[in-house]
Amino acid sequence: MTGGWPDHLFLVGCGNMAGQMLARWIACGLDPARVTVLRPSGRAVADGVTVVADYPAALPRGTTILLGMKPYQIAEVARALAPLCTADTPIMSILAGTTLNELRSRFAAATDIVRAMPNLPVGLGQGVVALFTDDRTSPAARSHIDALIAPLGLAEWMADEMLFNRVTALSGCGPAFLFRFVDALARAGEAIGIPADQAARMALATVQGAANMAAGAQVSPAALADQVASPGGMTREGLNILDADDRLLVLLTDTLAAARDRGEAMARGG
Ligand SMILES: NC(=O)C1=CN([C@@H]2O[C@H](COP(=O)(O)OP(=O)(O)OC[C@H]3O[C@@H](n4cnc5c(N)ncnc54)[C@H](O)[C@@H]3O)[C@@H](O)[C@H]2O)C=CC1
Ligand SMILES: O=C(O)[C@@H]1CCC=N1
Repeated sequence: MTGGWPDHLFLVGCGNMAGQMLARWIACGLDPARVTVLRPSGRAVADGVTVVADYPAALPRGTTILLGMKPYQIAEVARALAPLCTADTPIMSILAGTTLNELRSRFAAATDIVRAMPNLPVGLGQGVVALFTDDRTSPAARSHIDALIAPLGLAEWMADEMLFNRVTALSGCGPAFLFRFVDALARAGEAIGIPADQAARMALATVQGAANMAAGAQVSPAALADQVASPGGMTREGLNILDADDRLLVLLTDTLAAARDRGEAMARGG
């Protein structure tokens, strides 16, 4: 490791998610010459990054692996990659619903294996990354992963792997739920008569400003909502709709539970 970066980073898959991570690392100083991406298309990733369409005969000394392909590809990938791994090859997996036990059984020679669950805003350094490992992973490897994740945003180690599908539902999938919310806010504005393009711009700017304000506030988002709502005013009438029978809370709880359950089914091989 040099300056917090691995001597070499080997990415298996570099699509939407791993691509955002890599873009942020390079923006923060990772030398692209230290990066190899394996992707079947062989398509270029970024200036200076080596792209290969097949596995090399060996990995350079000091390689950290990032598993960034789709979860169902783990068997095929492990068959080719596991023989290249040694006890000194840290592996970080972002595969949803793929347990640490499964990773350990597929990469038996590796000692340091960490599950990470990022979300797309890591590309801006404003992401959330949940992390989990077990006692076999060394403290030095944990520190190495901490240093690698730090430029991506908020990092949270989970005490129990049981939580992993739950936090994946909240923060891993969360950007999609928020994008839906922004879209619905804009379309609701349009439905009450605001021109569509203005509704879209104003919905997005409102969500952005409100999120930034909540992030810097001394009080909770729930208290901030009450600050917007003047007694007897317009906001209270709107909140009464969202709050009736805990409508929004129930909707979001059902949403997260469905995503969590899918992660658990994937972990069972579904
Ligand atoms: N998209 C998201 O917001 C998040 C995704 N993830 C996880 O990230 C992983 C990738 O998801 P996305 O980036 O969304 O998918 P994607 O489809 O954009 O990227 C998949 C990548 O895998 C590569 N690939 C395809 N076949 C391969 C093979 N046989 N061997 C090696 N690489 C292969 C593709 O070239 C592509 O670069 C998944 O495991 C997912 O659970 C985790 C958190 C958030
Ligand atoms: O949809 C998925 O399975 C992945 C996990 C979190 C976001 N995308």
